Amino acid sequence: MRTLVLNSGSSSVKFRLYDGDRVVDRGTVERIGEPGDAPKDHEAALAQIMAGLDLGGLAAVGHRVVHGGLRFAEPTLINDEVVAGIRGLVPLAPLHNPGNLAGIEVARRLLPDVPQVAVFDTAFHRTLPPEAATYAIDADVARRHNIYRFGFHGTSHAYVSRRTARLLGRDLADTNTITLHLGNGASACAVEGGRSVATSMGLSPLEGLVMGTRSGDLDPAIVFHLRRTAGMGVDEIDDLLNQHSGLVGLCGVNDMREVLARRADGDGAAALAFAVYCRRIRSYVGSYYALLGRLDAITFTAGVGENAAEVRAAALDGLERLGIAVDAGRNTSGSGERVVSPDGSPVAVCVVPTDEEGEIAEQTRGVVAARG
Ligand SMILES: Nc1ncnc2c1ncn2[C@@H]1O[C@H](COP(=O)(O)OP(=O)(O)O)[C@@H](O)[C@H]1O
Ligand SMILES: CC(=O)OP(=O)(O)O
Ligand SMILES: [Mg+2]
Repeated sequence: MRTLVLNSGSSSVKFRLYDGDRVVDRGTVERIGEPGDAPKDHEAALAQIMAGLDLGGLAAVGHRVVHGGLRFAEPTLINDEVVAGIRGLVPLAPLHNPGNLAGIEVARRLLPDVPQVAVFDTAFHRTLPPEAATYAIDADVARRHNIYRFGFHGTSHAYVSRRTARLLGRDLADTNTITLHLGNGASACAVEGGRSVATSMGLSPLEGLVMGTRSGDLDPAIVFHLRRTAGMGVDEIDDLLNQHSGLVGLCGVNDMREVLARRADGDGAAALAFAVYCRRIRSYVGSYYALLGRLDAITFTAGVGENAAEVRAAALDGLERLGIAVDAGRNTSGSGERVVSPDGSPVAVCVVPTDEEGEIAEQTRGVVAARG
């Protein structure tokens, strides 16, 4: 069975074509909308991708969809009504759901007879207990406007926590892990026996860790202050916090490779950005350790988590008293799924490359098979 997976991000589209569970074609179109040779929008990027693919015998298309709201808790066969539901969630994921929708629309137009499935970032976090999903604001306002913690990167946190238990030879049901998905967007998740019980992104993918262009946690009064004192409009503040904050806001670049290079060259702004980024991770690790009560593993994943040994070392430095240590030699060598803590550490520190597309392909095949 051949399955196409589309992961339309805020500024890129990743695709993979599978034959069964084997990858037969893959690629990424980046810098969508930026000046130069890049496609002008997601539609153009997708048209370019589809034109280059051999789509003969395609049995299904799986789409990553970032926000599923309260409604979508499972991988869902796409029809007009589902598309309308995803469109209704655009205000809560303005950087993501529009690109996801563009992917769905282009694929449905070009492949009208092929079933399409949406796999939601929020789905894995539907197990959050009420005290984790609830914001301490007026309960009626929250209910009327669907203001809850939804959480994102769920496909990645689910996959990585499962692989971590396997890597350690443990039963998933008896493993407590903190997963750190550090990509362009970044989030932490406390996984107790395979279930998400805490996660750092909230109503939208803006909350929590410091990201490439997003601020993560901040005092909400900053928003009122910018509105009243700096005279900024709401859309302007939204743009500031989503696109011009985080690493890029602090030191002018959003790519961690460039931040590390500048820091090594003595750039003070890059050093501060790195310190703020790592400190935030560390404070979530401490918080989630306390929430879980017992911690078996901490796992780093995605572009930064998989590749930036300096981030792993700095975020967990000096935590031996908590049973957490990173072995310098292991941390700076090796590839693929691996343990980077010393032998016998009470908490294993792991690196596990994520595979959102592989997970989406599997769930898509499941939905299509169940449909008969
Ligand atoms: N070798 C590396 N060292 C440090 N950071 C890296 C490295 N390779 C990739 N990255 C970081 O990973 C980020 C992209 O991560 P990725 O998981 O691909 O993000 P997304 O899926 O959100 O686009 C880049 O912005 C870059 O900062
Ligand atoms: C939800 C989210 O932030 O996704 P990404 O990391 O792909 O931007
Ligand atoms: Mg990603």
